[in-house]
Amino acid sequence: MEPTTFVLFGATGDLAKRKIYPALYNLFVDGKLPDSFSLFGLGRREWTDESFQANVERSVREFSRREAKNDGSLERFARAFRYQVLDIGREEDYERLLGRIEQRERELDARPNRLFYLSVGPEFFEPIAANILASGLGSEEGWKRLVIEKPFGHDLPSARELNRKLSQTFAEEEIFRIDHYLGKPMVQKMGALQQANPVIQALWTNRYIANVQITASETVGVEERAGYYDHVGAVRDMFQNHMLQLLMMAAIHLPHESSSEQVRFKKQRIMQAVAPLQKQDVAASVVRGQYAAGEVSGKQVVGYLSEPGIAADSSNDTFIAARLEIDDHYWRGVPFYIRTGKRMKEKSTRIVVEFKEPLQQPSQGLGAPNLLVFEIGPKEGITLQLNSKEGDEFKPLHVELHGSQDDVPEAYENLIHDALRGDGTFFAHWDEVELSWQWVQPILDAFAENLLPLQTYAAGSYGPTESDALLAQDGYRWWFDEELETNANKGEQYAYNANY
Ligand SMILES: NC(=O)C1=CN([C@@H]2O[C@H](COP(=O)(O)OP(=O)(O)OC[C@H]3O[C@@H](n4cnc5c(N)ncnc54)[C@H](OP(=O)(O)O)[C@@H]3O)[C@@H](O)[C@H]2O)C=CC1
Ligand SMILES: O=C1O[C@H](COP(=O)(O)O)[C@@H](O)[C@H](O)[C@H]1O
Repeated sequence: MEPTTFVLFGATGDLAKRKIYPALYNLFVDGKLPDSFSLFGLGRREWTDESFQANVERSVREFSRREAKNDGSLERFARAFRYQVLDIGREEDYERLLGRIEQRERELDARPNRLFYLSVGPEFFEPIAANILASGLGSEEGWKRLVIEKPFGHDLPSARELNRKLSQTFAEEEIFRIDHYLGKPMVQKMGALQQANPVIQALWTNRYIANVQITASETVGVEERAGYYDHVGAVRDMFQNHMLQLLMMAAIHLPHESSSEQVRFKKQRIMQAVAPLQKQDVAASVVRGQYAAGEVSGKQVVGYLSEPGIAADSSNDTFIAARLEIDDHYWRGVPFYIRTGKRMKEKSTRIVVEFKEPLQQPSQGLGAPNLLVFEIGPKEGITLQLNSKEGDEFKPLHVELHGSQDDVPEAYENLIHDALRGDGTFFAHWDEVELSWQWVQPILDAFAENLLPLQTYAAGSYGPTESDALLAQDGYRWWFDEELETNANKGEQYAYNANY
């Protein structure tokens, strides 16, 4: 990997502490950082290089998936870190930063390749990009890259405006928009599983697949993020980005050899083919909900409206479910159901592919449908539900594939490593982001105009029962963790480990 200077805005913040430093440390342990690597942390706090390094070490000890060894490696890792006080709006701070970076690059005899990571609020993206340009921080002699966190806009017009401004400083191939769901190892494998396995490839069409169910349920509530969450809700926080990215990755068909551009093109084609919604039709395809008090994992929890910092009359959504159709020759007629919510019964991100009934046979008595389940988190694995016979009765049998759960890299490790290598495959490209907002915009409009009732659901449930109707109208139902486990627990389970 080429020498890199990692310039981190928001180095004193929560994301840096919990995700970025631990990810960088694990890359360091795996030998996946460039040989010549320096990091400049930026923030308004009056930290020094030494106090910054101590903070980085603390965050690795607290949050790294791997325990930091007492062999000096953590200290060696932290030695590459420098800190500089910088106020985002103060031009002279960028000039001082440039001086320090150039000096460090000279010491290391390193080309000026600079990766700017914006771990700050979205209101700062544009002024930072403009100051990078004005100060000359993006040197002509090396490459420059911009890594940005979500949210990318608040709606379609604001996302377009943000993109217009960023593209005055950075070209599209220099912008790496993080969607951490694309960094999850199982999501990264989905395209390859379909691409490299004729058995999956052959089945991946409307000929055999009845419906696809994509769920990201969480047990946590709004936590300490009321100020942010009460303005965005589940639709902007999860649906427009993570859930639609999962849809694209589930529906993708990749050629044998596929470049980052092809992945991007295929995803764009999928989003273009998603049948658009009109705002007056939203109520037929979308369910929105808000959690009430209830019991989660054996503990009583308050309802959303009683959470600290939430407006007492808030009509914000903490749950959203939708029915979509991809109108192309692979998927025409196959409904995709998506749901995500907070304070639900379990923490689970999964894609369930339900196959059609056996050909030329009546369904009665033939057991359950075949299901292919991609478990994305918190545990990852793949389960295939088949039917077998016990005596006279057909019974489901689960074939489970799961690698070691202990050494799975975190999403941020994969994504930061890709950004350092300049590989944009698993980042959200502008076309996808724009098309996602375009699809979601009528939903936002329908919410704003009260065209869709806000349902309530008890914390600890599977969300509002109204979301069942989205599937029932097509003759289907959600597949629940409990059921899959119950079947497996009956003893008809073959499990073996596979290092896929
Ligand atoms: N935390 C998380 O889990 C996630 C966060 N994100 C996104 O990541 C970004 C950062 O989030 P998070 O770390 O939680 O936020 P925090 O509020 O914890 O940190 C914000 C950072 O921004 C810096 N900052 C704020 N104003 C200025 C300024 N005027 N000049 C210089 N630095 C400034 C702060 O530094 P200082 O106080 O020293 O000035 C601090 O380091 C946001 O866009 C968020 O949406 C995305 C996914 C998850
Ligand atoms: O981006 C976000 O994701 C988390 C859920 O992520 P996961 O990796 O734990 O599934 C969600 O809690 C948060 O509200 C959202 O901003």
